[in-house]
Amino acid sequence: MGCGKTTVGRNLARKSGRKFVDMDSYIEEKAGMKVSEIFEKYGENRFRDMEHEACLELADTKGLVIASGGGAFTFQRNIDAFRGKDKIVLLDVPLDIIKQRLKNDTTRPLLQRPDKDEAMRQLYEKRLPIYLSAADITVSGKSTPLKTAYAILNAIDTQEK
Ligand SMILES: Nc1ncnc2c1ncn2[C@@H]1O[C@H](COP(=O)(O)OP(=O)(O)OP(=O)(O)O)[C@@H](O)[C@H]1O
Ligand SMILES: O=C(O)C1=C[C@@H](O)[C@@H](O)[C@H](O)C1
Ligand SMILES: [Mg+2]
Repeated sequence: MGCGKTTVGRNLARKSGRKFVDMDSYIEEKAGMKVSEIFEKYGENRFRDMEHEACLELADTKGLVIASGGGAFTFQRNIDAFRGKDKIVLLDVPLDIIKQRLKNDTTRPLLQRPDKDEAMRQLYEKRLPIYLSAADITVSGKSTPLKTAYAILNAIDTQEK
């Protein structure tokens, strides 16, 4: 969460001439409400089902750059949806930078709590090993969004050679 998928994804789509889809926005459009409202009204489990449905639909559409939701790839069923059809890219960003980036955020329901820093640490430690093993490509996301987008394009080129 907060590693820059949405921001870098937009740049990557522009540079690669692909259409950009942000998974959270896709879910919000289908549901007609914000992610935070879905969590509030129906709970996280219902959100995860909607997210899984979005993964299945987006994995079946060619030519996209997809910025996944921050928790989507913690579920094997979502990794399976994309595996072999798309390249899964991990933006690797140290926890202290993520904390800095999300310091003033009010839109991510899992972080709206008094012990926000500790919640981020726990999510980071639990998720990183899963994400490292799910990723086809891991790129540092510490640089500017544009430089990171180019690093992804280079990594894909290198892998395809
Ligand atoms: N490379 C970057 N350098 C500096 N700030 C960045 C960078 N990438 C993203 N940010 C900032 O960090 C915040 C989180 O970025 P973004 O929304 O793209 O993350 P995300 O990975 O899509 O998060 P989520 O998992 O919640 O969807 C935003 O305020 C964004 O402007
Ligand atoms: O990291 C997460 O679990 C989440 C990240 C956001 O992108 C949203 O998908 C939602 O807030 C959950
Ligand atoms: Mg995002």
